Amino acid sequence: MSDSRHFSSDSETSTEVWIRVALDVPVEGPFDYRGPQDVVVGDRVIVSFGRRKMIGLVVELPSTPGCDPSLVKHVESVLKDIPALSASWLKFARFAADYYQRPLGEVVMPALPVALRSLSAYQGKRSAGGPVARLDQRRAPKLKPTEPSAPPSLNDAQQHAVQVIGDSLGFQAFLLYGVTGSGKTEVYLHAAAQTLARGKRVLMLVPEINLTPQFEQSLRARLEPVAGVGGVAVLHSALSDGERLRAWLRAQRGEARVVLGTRLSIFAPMDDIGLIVVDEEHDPSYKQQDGLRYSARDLAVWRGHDLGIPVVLGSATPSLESWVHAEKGNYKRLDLPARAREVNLPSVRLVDTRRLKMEHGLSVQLLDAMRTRLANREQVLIFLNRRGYAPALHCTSCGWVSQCPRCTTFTVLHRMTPGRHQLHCHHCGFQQRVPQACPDCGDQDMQPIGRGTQRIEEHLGMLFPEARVARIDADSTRKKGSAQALFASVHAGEVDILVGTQMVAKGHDFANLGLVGVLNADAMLFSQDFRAPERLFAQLMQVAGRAGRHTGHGEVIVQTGYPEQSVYQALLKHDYSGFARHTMNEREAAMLPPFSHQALLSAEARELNVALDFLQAARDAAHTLLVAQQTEAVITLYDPVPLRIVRVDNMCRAQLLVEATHRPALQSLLRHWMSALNEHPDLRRVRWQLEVDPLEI
Ligand SMILES: Nc1ncnc2c1ncn2[C@@H]1O[C@H](COP(=O)(O)OP(=O)(O)OP(=O)(O)O)[C@@H](O)[C@H]1O
Ligand SMILES: [Zn+2]
Repeated sequence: MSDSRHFSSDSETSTEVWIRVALDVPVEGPFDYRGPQDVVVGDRVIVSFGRRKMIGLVVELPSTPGCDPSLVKHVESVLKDIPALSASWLKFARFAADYYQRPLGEVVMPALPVALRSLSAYQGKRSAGGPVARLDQRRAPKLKPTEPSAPPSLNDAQQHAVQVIGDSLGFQAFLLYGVTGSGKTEVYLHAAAQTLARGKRVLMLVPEINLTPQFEQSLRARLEPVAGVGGVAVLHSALSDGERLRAWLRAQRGEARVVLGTRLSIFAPMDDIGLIVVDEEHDPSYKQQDGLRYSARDLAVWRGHDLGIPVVLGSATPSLESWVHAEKGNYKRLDLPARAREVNLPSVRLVDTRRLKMEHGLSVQLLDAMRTRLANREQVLIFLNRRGYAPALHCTSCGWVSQCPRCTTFTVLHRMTPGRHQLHCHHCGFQQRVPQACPDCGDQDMQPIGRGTQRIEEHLGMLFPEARVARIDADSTRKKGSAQALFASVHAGEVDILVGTQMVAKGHDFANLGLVGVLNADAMLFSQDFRAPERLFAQLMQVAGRAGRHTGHGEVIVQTGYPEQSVYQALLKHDYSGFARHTMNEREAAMLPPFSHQALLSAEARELNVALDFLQAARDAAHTLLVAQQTEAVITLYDPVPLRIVRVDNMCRAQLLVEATHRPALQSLLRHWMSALNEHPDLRRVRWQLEVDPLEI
């Protein structure tokens, strides 16, 4: 270590050092301070920033400050209540910040539990030594040794997969491509046990909704015999701040040898990881939709690469990105071609709704099949990806339609308590009582248009009065724990008909579910987003995969007005690879991702023109950079365009797409472009943000 970074301050006799601190502020940092010699990189410090005091993370001890030394302030204090975050963790965070073009502080600070980054936890009479000390004084909740459970013996395909993963030395990304019900979970568990037995730790990511107490329980039961009691820590967004802090500390202190969590756990503070698993790797919930818009799946691959360890991405319907990596040989594909319980995949039927008279949106075919299954004491799942009672309300005499005053969208009719309805905007949260009469003509005959899950639930209650009907969607699961309670009652056989949105589509291993009915899937067919067919197909395959998992006599009925569409034709044959090949060819011909790389600059302002003008100026600035860097041949700048739903919460939105055939060229452009936009005074009048690898266009 060079001595030059120590200096004697004029006023004090002690030796101090320069400290570079990352703060969660939207300004490019990090920021320089001075402080005591015992500070190390990875410590947290309390500093004053502008008029505020805040907690930041020490990311560097530079030999000289980046500005006039006489202006550099002292840190207020150094927090030593947790071990310093490691160099390898910081390297990972730095990569994420660079790649997604955000200040480092916006990556590292939100990755910490709230208590470790909020000043109030350290100040005031009741702070008592800070949140960590307080937590350590409290008695930890009793760790129950879970009843160990014996694994089933693996089939050949599972065994092969586990062995290949175990044999891999150093970094290797695996795509575990296994049909629905093929037993991917068993492969993860065996690979995890293998890793633990070698003294390494395991990070396992799952989509939020799949992290049920049942799954957690079975994971503990299987892995605690190897990881030790309490060796599994769980991190997800429904935890209280205290629970989250406790789990995070267990990971950082090395007590937890397995971390199971959702998206954000990719930033878990562990170093000696030997395996990273990403279950349902295609799931859109791995993408953070605000702030640092990262893909936890993509970061998992980078982290695994950096640590030199295997990464397992599992899915029955892999993202096209991962599929193409496997085709090119970058990822190694491991196939589980059949269901683990040696049962058939469900049969799929398309019901052409153009020629049918429907009863409350349900075809005779579907209703008949439901009757048969219910008589047979099997469960039925009705999938409709639209919550609420009806997508809109309209006046039958003048044609008025319920519209959000703040957005260019319809407000959705919701049934609150029986008989009472409200109109809700799903974009800005606006809510109002249903008007007594049409606001335009005064007529009282207003009718719902279309159907959402609530209305279907109501119809089914009337059509099948004997059946127990339950609904799982964002509305019915708002209260903490309610989703888990609902799923538990389905598993316990207390529900005959389950109505649900995509929340019910994935992951769940329903033992007694015989029939899946899909309503209104066509809504996603004609989206402008080039990924819409891929998303629709994945969703349909996943929801179809819930049928007949244990019996093998499952059936899926899809109501559609477009049965000839390739999405449905591929679904009939459970033909993921055919669909992927077809889609891949289309993408390659159009040079769309994964054959090119995209970034999306979006802007919003009160007036659409202001947003569009900003994007046009930003486009001009990017063009200048392209010319200077001579990268016009590999980077395309599209014209700024308004979003389809142009106004949300009274802000008008527009976007500008950048597409490149060469990723490093794109990254370099984005770096220079962002600093140009940050510094340009004319370009500060709108709210804007950049998204790298956007999932939705
Ligand atoms: N080797 C095995 N022998 C018998 N049953 C097995 C075996 N492996 C897994 N199973 C069972 O098969 C069922 C499906 O397994 P699992 O839920 O892991 O499938 P999956 O591949 O994750 O499916 P999906 O992609 O649909 O979520 C479970 O009930 C599981 O207990
Ligand atoms: Zn609105």
